[in-house]
Amino acid sequence: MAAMSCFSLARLPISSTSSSTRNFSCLTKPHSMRRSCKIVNTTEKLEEPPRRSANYHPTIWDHSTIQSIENFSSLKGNTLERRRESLKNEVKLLLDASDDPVAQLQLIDTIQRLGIAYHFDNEIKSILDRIRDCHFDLEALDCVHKTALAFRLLRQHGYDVSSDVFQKYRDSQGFKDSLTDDVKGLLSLYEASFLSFPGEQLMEEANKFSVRHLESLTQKVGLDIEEQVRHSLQVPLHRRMRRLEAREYIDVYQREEGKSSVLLEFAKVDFNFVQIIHQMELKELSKWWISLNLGSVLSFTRDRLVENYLWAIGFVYEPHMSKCRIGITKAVCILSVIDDVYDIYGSFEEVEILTKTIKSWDPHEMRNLPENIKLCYKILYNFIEEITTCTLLDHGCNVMPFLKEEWENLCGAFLVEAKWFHEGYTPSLKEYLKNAWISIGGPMTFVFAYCLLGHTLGDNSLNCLKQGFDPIYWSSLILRLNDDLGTSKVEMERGDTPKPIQCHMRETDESDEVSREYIKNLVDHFWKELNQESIRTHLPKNFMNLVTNMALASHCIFQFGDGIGDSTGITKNRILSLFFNNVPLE
Ligand SMILES: CC(C)=CCC/C(C)=C/CC/C(C)=C/COP(=O)(O)OP(=O)(O)O
Repeated sequence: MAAMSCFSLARLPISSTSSSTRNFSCLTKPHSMRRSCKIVNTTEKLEEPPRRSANYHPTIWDHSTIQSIENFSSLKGNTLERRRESLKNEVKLLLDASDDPVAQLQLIDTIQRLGIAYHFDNEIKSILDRIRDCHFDLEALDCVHKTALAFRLLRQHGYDVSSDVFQKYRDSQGFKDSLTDDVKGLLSLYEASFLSFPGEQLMEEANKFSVRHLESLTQKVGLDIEEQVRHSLQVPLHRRMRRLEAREYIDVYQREEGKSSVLLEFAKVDFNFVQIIHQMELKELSKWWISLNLGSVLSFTRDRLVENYLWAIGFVYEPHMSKCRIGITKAVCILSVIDDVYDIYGSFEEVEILTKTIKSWDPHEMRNLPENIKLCYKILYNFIEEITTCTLLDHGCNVMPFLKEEWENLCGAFLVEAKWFHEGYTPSLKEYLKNAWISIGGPMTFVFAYCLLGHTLGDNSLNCLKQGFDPIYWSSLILRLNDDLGTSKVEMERGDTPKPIQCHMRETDESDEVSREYIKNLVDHFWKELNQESIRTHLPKNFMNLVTNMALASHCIFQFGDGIGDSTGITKNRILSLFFNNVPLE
């Protein structure tokens, strides 16, 4: 066990708002305004600089309502749980029942979409291993739907399948015209094309071909298929947030003619069971959020506990992952608060001091800072202490140096952006991305998640994580660009560091629209890199799933703009359907 003396486990007291803090006014300034303030001397408080505000709307969730959610602590052994166990056994029998590989793949696909695959990890792995070991001949399959389904599922689970399996559906002109009447096949081909690797021309062609024909469907295919096509063209399966997909697919599957009533009932019961666990976690998180005494900070920052919990659900929703989910929600909450200090509230001098404090981890460094910025630091410090203690107790290893290092890197990257803004500097896109994949918080989030995942950790575990960093890099870039595509319009109006669209416009003289398209294409490219790394990586499979999940959660959160900054629209509806409204059982 690491020696306790090598780090301090003392928490910093979080005192209530001082009177000087209450005097801060949050003025909205024109976006051309540059933050400035002078340090009077090293021992006196800084002069009060002009403050900016992002005018974030207050939280739309009421903590007393969250606290009043019925207490389900007696969940174990109740009717819902007993029904869930018995249905689970029935679904296991379904998975064992067939010898037909295509039928098994179809079943796995349905189980995944219904959000219940986590119960059958071992069964799914042995079916897929068997399919691979028997040299299941993908090239002998007789329709593009089956080939594409097998290709997609095998690649998704880390099996290296060649895209040449699609060659048989091509002639000298490209994909055969005869495929255009087969809507199910086109849709499967389209979904499979999102599992491609960099440089796979054939998959690029598959994507263009299927998109072209799905967009211009002329034949009558029925409302449900039309709706599925529309939804897939908006967000392909491989990029959908799993829990949200489960909730939506339960409704779609319910209408399917050949559905299995056992599968359907299990999906519904399991959804409701897991939702109760999520509600209990939200209650715990809400208590934590209130205990932080954030009154003096909420005037400038995002008050988004429940929305940040949605991030965490996108990351990992399985019921046995509570610790990880709760830790990640806290990390994202603290990240947003500190990001808002750097981006909105703090003067450049203040954020320089904050960065120094976070590098030295010496609270005395920040004696000149206003109380509300000090509070943000204390909350971070205490959080790191909390996770360190938890990991020390669970695994006997000291992760504090790793956690601190991630925050030093993160705040270092925030400072680079603040400096660019302060100096009115527009970086090249390359320079921007070199910093921005860190400043989005992906690497920090993963290191925290790794500590909380529940697998065995040793002193060397986090070094291994550093060696296998490629997937984290690509996933963080996807998160970063999706965030910028969703938020940059408002951020630029408010005044912020130039975002990739502006960097590209400046470099190329292209329009906003063309630059936006360019950034979207970059996202597609980064996905191909991530797909390839998921197959090459030596990271544990459950961790690799989280890495992919972060990228796809970002598509959901920023699908219609800044789903967190303004959470009153689609984000609110998603939160209601995932956390507060259960699935009606017949
Ligand atoms: C699935 C999962 C757990 C994901 C967590 C991912 C994560 C680290 C999200 C960051 C969210 C966040 C507060 C970004 C800053 O927003 P911003 O738009 O203000 O960023 P900017 O200031 O850098 O532009």
